[in-house]
Amino acid sequence: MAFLNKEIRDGDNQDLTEERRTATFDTDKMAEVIYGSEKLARRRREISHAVSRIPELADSRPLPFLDRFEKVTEGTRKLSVLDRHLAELIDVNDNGEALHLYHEVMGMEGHPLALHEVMFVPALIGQASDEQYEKWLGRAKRREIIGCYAQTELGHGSNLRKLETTATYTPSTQEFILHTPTITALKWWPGALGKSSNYAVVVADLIIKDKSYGPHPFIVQLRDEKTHQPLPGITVGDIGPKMAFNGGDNGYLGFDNFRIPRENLLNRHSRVEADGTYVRPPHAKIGHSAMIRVRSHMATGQGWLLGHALTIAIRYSAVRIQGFLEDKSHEVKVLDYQTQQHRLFPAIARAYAFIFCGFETIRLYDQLILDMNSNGNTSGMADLHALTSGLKSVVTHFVGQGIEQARMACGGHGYSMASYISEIYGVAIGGCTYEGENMVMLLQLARYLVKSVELVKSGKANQLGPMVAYLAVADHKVNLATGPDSYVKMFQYISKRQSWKATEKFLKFMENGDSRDVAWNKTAVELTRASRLHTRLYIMETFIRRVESVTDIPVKSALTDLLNLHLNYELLDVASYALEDGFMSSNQMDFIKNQLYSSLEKIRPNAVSLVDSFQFSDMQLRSVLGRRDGHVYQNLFDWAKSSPLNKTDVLPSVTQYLKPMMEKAKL
Ligand SMILES: CCCCCCCCCCCCCCCC(=O)SCCNC(=O)CCNC(=O)[C@H](O)C(C)(C)COP(=O)(O)OP(=O)(O)OC[C@H]1O[C@@H](n2cnc3c(N)ncnc32)[C@H](O)[C@@H]1OP(=O)(O)O
Ligand SMILES: Cc1cc2nc3c(=O)[nH]c(=O)nc-3n(C[C@H](O)[C@H](O)[C@H](O)COP(=O)(O)OP(=O)(O)OC[C@H]3O[C@@H](n4cnc5c(N)ncnc54)[C@H](O)[C@@H]3O)c2cc1C
Repeated sequence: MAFLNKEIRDGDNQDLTEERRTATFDTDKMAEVIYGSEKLARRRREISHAVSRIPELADSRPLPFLDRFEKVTEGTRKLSVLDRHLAELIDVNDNGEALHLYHEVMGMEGHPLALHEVMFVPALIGQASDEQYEKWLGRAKRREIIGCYAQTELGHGSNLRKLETTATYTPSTQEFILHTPTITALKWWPGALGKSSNYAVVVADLIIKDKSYGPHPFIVQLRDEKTHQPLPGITVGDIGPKMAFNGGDNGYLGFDNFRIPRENLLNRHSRVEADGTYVRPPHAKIGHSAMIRVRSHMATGQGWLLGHALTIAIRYSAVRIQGFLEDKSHEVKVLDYQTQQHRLFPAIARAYAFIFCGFETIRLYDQLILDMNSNGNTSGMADLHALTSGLKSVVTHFVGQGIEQARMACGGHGYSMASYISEIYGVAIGGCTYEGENMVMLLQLARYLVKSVELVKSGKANQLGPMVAYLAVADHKVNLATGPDSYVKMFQYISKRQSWKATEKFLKFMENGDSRDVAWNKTAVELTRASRLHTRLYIMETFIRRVESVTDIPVKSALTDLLNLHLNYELLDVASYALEDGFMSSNQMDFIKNQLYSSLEKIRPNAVSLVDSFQFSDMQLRSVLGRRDGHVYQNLFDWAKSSPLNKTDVLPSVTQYLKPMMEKAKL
């Protein structure tokens, strides 16, 4: 008999097999929706399979047992093996295939090429001129040189306008002099900077004839290409262990009057002429495009991270038997408890929602770069900046929460590194900070919302972009029983009301004499609330659009259950905004709750198949608890036995310290 969930194999844990048999949809077809195409979903499986046949690509030991030095070495070893097999494993021009291969083999703990691919090459593509492409882009793409993105400093990260590293132009030699004037000006945090990269895109304050022109990107050689020694005038090193990413060498970097030629300012959009004349870019923030790129990709990447944690937690919850329901002679799967479902299923819906809306922002970013590079059209930048600022903040926050719930849903074993959930958590919540601290980025979106409300107030609602058009729409009572659109309308009402209230509050402070910045700060919490609501509304709308576009009926039906859960869960979470002015009734509140609970029951038979559909291989998951075969207890015992502490029965520390203490106590 053919099963819709292809994960079933002879010898797997029976409880998990039983779950897979109840799937109402084909998990291969669901994977096509998750990864955007039949081809990529299929290629992912083929690549994972091909990787599993190359033993050198496997982790040489479970990563949790490695120390930092070993992790960095292991990552670099695998990169070099991968380099030999690259062309046979993937179409190297296909980003989706490459991303999957790296996730599969390199995992998530960091490696020397992480920032090269994610920011260094994209910064060149977005910021370098054609002549600079000629000189560096080919070399970078062939990996003759390895680069990173060095912007953040010890003393400043969020406030880019106050970066202290200077790049002072000297017309006599046509050079920029890079300098680190204070300890706080040291570059600090850039991934792969400490030990791996020999080049960097460095963001420094451009100074011409004593005038500051603000942060600009420069390409800078840091290390000798033959010896890999730092060049004279460069101080560079690793910043030490972190919550996660410990296979990566986030670094520090200082310059002592280090000279680079005039051509090293990335000058597709702004230039310095030989005589020191500055040519402005078409958009003041165009130099930030590498950041917008990462932010555009983050919703999808974070959705996958949440998917990892949920795959582990849901599979385990189907295997973990504890406690009773009706039949007191058989304990039940913990997945049967409503609290367990409520803890995990809304997070599955969010993982899907984040992945879907991430695809939209990636498309918008690609279009922006096309427009900018072909005809200097930067008109999409402000919208995309506002959107991705909100999205990266909301998504990373919820992903962190969702992963933590997944850990707790695994009880004690979730706390063990065998689950790998703590590693996933550490990696994911890095996203709350990198690419713009979440509060700071929510406030960026709030600027856009406040300006939009001001447009409506001044009678210019026709100038609103489609994403904020709802801010001008009149309120109408909503009948939630009519389907997803009514939920959108209710959410629009809530989001609109908060944007208006926050704006009015802000304007009132100014009317009463506060400066714009002080009034802004006094309203900041309300403003961030408006940003979150606006972003959640956008996520909800993209989720609805995506589900509507699915053609496979069983897949669409399973996704509709997830969508309904999402709509009710989200609305319930923000209902107080609409209850406080009576726009939502307590009857509607009860309706939402009842819908939510019945969604949990509907999803229950598909829960395992919904996470199996992410099709993360065991290698990629790196979780003993979440393996496909579900033999949790045997796998955990084998893993524990392989702990280095168990190599001997009596540890030297016991002989040296513990035993003498015990002996002394006997005297
Ligand atoms: C395949 C790939 C997968 C990858 C996916 C997975 C990744 C997994 C790997 C992990 C890898 C980690 C990689 C970490 C790499 C770093 O973390 S790199 C460092 C990142 N650093 C930051 O993000 C710093 C955050 N700070 C900022 O961006 C800026 O300082 C701020 C907060 C936007 C403020 O900038 P500002 O110049 O002071 O601007 P401000 O006065 O606030 O605003 C002026 C105007 O400019 C506008 N503006 C500001 N920025 C922009 C912009 N970018 N665009 C358009 N307009 C803008 C504002 O909207 C505002 O407009 P108006 O309201 O006036 O109309
Ligand atoms: C894993 C990781 C990888 C990284 N990789 C790189 C990299 O490759 N390259 C690179 O250049 N950098 C990198 N960074 C640095 C990162 O981009 C910054 O740490 C980040 O932008 C936050 O800036 P900050 O550290 O200055 O935080 P701060 O701004 O100092 O944040 C501290 C607190 O101040 C608050 N705050 C700050 N400004 C405001 C404001 N205007 N209004 C309200 N509240 C405010 C914040 O909300 C936060 O609560 C990385 C960081 C991490 C954690």
